[in-house]
This record gives sequence, structure tokens and C-alpha cells, in this order.
Amino acid sequence: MTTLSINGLIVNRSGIPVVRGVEIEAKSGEISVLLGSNGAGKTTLLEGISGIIASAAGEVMLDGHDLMRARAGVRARAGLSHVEQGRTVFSQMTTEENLKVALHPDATLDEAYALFPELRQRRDIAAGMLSGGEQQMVVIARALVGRPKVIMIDEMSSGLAPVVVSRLMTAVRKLADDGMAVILVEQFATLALAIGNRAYVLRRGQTVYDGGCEELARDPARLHRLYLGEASEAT
Ligand SMILES: Nc1ncnc2c1ncn2[C@@H]1O[C@H](COP(=O)(O)OP(=O)(O)OP(=O)(O)O)[C@@H](O)[C@H]1O
Repeated sequence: MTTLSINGLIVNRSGIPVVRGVEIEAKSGEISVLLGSNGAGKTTLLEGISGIIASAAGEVMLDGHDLMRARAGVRARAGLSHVEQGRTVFSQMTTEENLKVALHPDATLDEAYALFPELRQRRDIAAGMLSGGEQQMVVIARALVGRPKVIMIDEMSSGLAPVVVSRLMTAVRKLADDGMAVILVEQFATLALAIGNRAYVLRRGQTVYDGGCEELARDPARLHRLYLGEASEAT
């Protein structure tokens, strides 16, 4: 059982606080959905958690270990995986080579192909030749075979057809059902809330909602208000 606890995290960009005291708890078997309008600080929050950028203050605790001062590589080895925006495949390498780069000694490529069977047929194709959806599958599968405890996925759906997005959502749910703690940053709020457990809505770097996904999915007007900031209703 894994627990990632983020407490009072403050992350600056060019000296300006962009993430301002966020609290998040991600647990094995659960998807924590991070929502918020453009510029709310979602990507910066994930970068602060994975250590790509230094945080100014707060705590990043993974199973009781304080990672706040650890570098990104150390956090990754401790079990924090960050699937960044932009489907960063190694385009000259084949699908399988992309997966092998990250393969943990205890993991197998079959785990990747079990999550995305469609990648098996594409194993010898250069990743740069794959469709956007397939490239997104490669980067998620590559994270999986690194055997992380927590997987943080940023904007996996952007620019993809709805049928592909649904396919990816199903796979992400399976990751959590298999025991991973998942943090999902997503623009398609309705789809993300449908597969998620706990939701956080960020506005200007602060949490304005922390609660169940179902509750928020049932109240689209409230979700709209939370995004637009017409009413403050931090819980
Ligand atoms: N490299 C940077 N230097 C300075 N400011 C930045 C930088 N990157 C992002 N910002 C600013 O930080 C704020 C939060 O950006 P961030 O990308 O974290 O938001 P987001 O919620 O992920 O939005 P989006 O959905 O647009 O990616 C924005 O105001 C943005 O302009």
C-alpha cells in the first residue's frame, strides 16, 4: 500500500508562486484527478512533485520518506513516475526499444503489452511513425515497466480522438485497479471524473475543491463555478 502525501507545497516560476500551498494525498488503487483551467498550476504542481523543478516549501512524502530535497532521479527511483505532456517518445527507436529503456529488472515487456495489446503489433515500428494515441500508449507503458508506485500523467488526451481518449482512460483505470497510485491531470473533466476516485480543482495555484469525483460529476454547474472562480468554495 503506497501513500504519496503532498503538504503545503509551494512552487515558483520566475520567482512568482504558481503553486501556493497545495495538499494532495494519492493512494494505491486510486486515481486522483487534478482539474483546473489553463494556467491554474497543474503542470507546475506535477513538476514540483517529481522534482523537475525545485519547490520553495512544503513536503513530498512517499510512504513516510521525505523526498522534498531529493533530485528528480532519486524521486523516480523511489517510485515516482511522471508522464509529461507532449508524448516524449524516442522517435528513432522502435516501440519495443522505447519500452526497454525503462524496463525494471523485475518487470517484463508483457506487462506493457497486457495493458496495451495494440502495441505488440507495433513493436518493431519506429515510435516516431506511430499515431498520437499509440505514442501516448508507449509513454504510459514505458512508465509502467519502470515499476513505479505512483504514476503522474499530464494531459494525455490533448489532440486525440474521443475513441482513443476513452481507450486511454480505461487503461489508466486498470493501472489503479492493479494497485498503482495514479495522479491524472486532465482537460476532459467529465471523462476523468468518471474513472477517478478523488478530485482536486486548482485555481491560481490553490485547491478550491478536494473531494469525491462522483460528487463533482453529479454537479456540472458547481464544476463550472470552480473552474471560473465565480464563487470560492474550498472544502
Ligand atoms: N517556464 C515558466 N516560466 C514562467 N512562468 C511559467 C512557466 N511555465 C508556466 N508558467 C506560468 O505558471 C502558471 C501555471 O502554469 P501551468 O502550466 O503549471 O498551468 P496548468 O494548470 O498546467 O495549465 P495548462 O493546462 O495550460 O498547461 C501560468 O501562469 C504560466 O504562465
